[in-house]
Amino acid sequence: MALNMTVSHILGYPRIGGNRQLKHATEAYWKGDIQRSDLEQVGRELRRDNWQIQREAGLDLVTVGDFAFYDQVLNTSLLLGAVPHRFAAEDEVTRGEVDLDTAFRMARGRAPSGESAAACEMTKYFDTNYHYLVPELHAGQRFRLASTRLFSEVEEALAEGHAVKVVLTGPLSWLWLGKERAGETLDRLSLLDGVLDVYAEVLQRLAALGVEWVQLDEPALALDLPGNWKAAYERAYFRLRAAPVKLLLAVYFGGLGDNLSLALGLPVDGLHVDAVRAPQEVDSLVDRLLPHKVLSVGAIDGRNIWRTDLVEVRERLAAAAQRLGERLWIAPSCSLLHVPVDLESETELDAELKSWLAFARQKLDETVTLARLVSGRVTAEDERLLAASSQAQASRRASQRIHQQQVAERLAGLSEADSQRDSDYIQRAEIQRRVLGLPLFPTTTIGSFPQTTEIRAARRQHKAGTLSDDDYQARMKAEIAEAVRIQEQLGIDMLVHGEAERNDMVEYFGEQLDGYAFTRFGWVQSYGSRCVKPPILYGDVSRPRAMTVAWSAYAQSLTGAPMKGMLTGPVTMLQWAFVRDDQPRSVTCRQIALALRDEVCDLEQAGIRAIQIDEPALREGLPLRRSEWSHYLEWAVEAFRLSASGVTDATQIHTHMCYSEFNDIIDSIAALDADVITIETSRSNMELLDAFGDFDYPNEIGPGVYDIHSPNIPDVDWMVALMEKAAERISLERLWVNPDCGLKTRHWDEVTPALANMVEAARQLRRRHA
Ligand SMILES: Nc1nc2c(c(=O)[nH]1)N[C@@H](CNc1ccc(C(=O)N[C@@H](CCC(=O)N[C@@H](CCC(=O)N[C@@H](CCC(=O)O)C(=O)O)C(=O)O)C(=O)O)cc1)CN2
Ligand code: MET
Ligand SMILES: [Zn+2]
Repeated sequence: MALNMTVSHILGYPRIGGNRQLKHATEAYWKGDIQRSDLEQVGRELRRDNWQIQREAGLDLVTVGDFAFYDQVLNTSLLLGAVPHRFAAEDEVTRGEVDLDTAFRMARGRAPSGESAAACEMTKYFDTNYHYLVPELHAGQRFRLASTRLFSEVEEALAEGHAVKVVLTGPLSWLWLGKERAGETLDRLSLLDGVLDVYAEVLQRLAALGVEWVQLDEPALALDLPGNWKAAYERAYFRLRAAPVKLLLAVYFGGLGDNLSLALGLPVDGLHVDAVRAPQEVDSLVDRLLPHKVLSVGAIDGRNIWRTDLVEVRERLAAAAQRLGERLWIAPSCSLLHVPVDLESETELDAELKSWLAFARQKLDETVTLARLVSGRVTAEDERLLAASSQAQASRRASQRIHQQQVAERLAGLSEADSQRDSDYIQRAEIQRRVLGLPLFPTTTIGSFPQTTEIRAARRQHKAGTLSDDDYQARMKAEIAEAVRIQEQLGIDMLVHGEAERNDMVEYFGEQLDGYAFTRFGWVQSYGSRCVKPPILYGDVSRPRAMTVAWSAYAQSLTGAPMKGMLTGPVTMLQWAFVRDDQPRSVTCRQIALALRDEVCDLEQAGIRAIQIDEPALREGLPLRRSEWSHYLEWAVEAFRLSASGVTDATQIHTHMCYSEFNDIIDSIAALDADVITIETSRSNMELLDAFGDFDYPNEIGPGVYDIHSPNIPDVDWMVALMEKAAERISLERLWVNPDCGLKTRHWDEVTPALANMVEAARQLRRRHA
């Protein structure tokens, strides 16, 4: 094997800290408990620690620019001066230093200083569960360098003596992720030249600081791009080639596909590709790479937590190493932002399972070792890691705990009838109308009520063993009883128990299903200071016992109104977990569906007449490339139907979706055949319903009339007007009145008046349409 020096680096590291220090500090700052300088200090410490960790792991470059107090796409917007006028006076931007509180107001609508304003929109970053702040664009927009944070961070890192590579969201992906202002049409590419002026200036300044490499993230190159966007890539990168730094163009979350030639032809100094999602492209990239360029191969999975099979990857990369020599770089596939920080914190995870895993910190070691393996400069430590890797693969393959005979048999015995309700919606609806006795414009909510500090503290004490099982149960029951009382008092028609007992809608079920493991500190940033702890789906899934029946039955016992059971659907259970990579996701999804199906049937048996199966991640699971959509949608829809179809016609199945553009998958949403769908629409002003109306969505819909992401109390007239808009498109007997999503992040003093207004709106609608 060649004796070369193979550069190892990462695209980014989790910024939240091993103990979620960033969350605690930012939330304390927002509450006024700590000073701005304290928050900045926490930021500096996190950056310093993360760089130190990278260097100690042996990476050749440390990555600067991946830190953000809220979001890295927002940081790029600040750098470019893309700050809407409602957040800052012109001179704050022209001064070249946007205030941190301005950034927080853009992100959340308010901050310790400055006037509150409607926050920027937030949406999912490609196919991840990470949310970024959508850049607001408008015709004729001017851009100017408006933040110097990046340069100070570079100076911090250089002062620590690190070899620095800077990362920035690339100009075209930034524009791609942006959105024109409501009601405006805009050719986003018309803004490109202005944007590039600022990038050119930024690159100049970085060069002046002594930075050699700048990584420009262009994940948009993993998408189906329109022709004019492809052309714009050439225009942009030919323009940036003049910069006195080396550019590494980073593409991840998928293969280059039909953008491969385009990417290879761009005048940059290096290309990073995702060799986990598109290993098949590496050879042709190696064949065609121009001789002065480096190829950074993303061979360690940045989206999942399985330990890399180093032997296998070394073999796969042997030819590339031979041919490229020092021009081969090794990295994780994407930023490690998407995985938990450190496996070593998981002292309660059993040793076997733990040996199969690698979190961000462990992936650094894997990256460094792999780089040394491919270049043939192996240390004793590398040998140890290589052996451990092989052992982990062998132990996983042979493990008794992954495969369950009964699960396989049950899957094999499924027939088409299992994912089919007994009758069509029209007949079911008639029966359900009789059984449920609901008024026109029935009101309901999406499931969760505020997760108060008291609830979370009780759960923490329960987990720590200082609150007994009985006492914890009693506390949660009291919360449920209170939620029922409040809903009855408000006059809501279909009630929910409020989900007080759930830490998270996915983790809660993961904790109770066989085949899932869960961590104690496996936090991953979801948005801003909010994190999730995705469970680890390592084996065949089955349900040892009922999961929600006791809570729902208790809630139903308190009221004569119908109590809606509440479950997380199979696709979302899959999508928001770290999923096994040893069988197709479709098979795993079907296993989850069967476990949920049993829960649905048990809820029905316990007298629950309506059951909601949430699928907020259905849209997010859609592959980035259109050519793969139909296959995904087929198995995703089938899994949902399998979970829902074990009940009689009289049981009303609800589903809920949020966070998404649904227009292009409306047929599949209809194919779920849920009796009722509640869906996020209020922010888009019911635009979404155009799709449902045109298509003539056949079942019932609750278009969310209350934006739960905002602390504002929606007024009655506003909600009536939204529903009237909906009524123009959907027949009255198929409309429900409900919020956009669950209320867990809100406070009761926001929720009660908002729901009172919502109920009043429904009453007015009934009068108007009597
Ligand atoms: N998995 C998932 N993905 C999703 C969503 C979702 O709901 N779940 N929704 C969207 C994203 N929205 C989100 C909305 C809220 C939070 C959120 O509030 N997260 C909480 C953690 C929620 C949680 O697991 N809470 C635990 C408590 C964990 C905790 O912090 N405990 C503290 C103590 C807390 C206390 O005493 O107050 C500790 O152990 O130190 C519980 O309730 O049991 C946070 O960051 O703070 C996350 C995502 C899309 N993706
Ligand atoms: N039932 C869940 C809730 O109300 C649905 C949330 S969708 C992100 O919180
Ligand atoms: Zn939702």
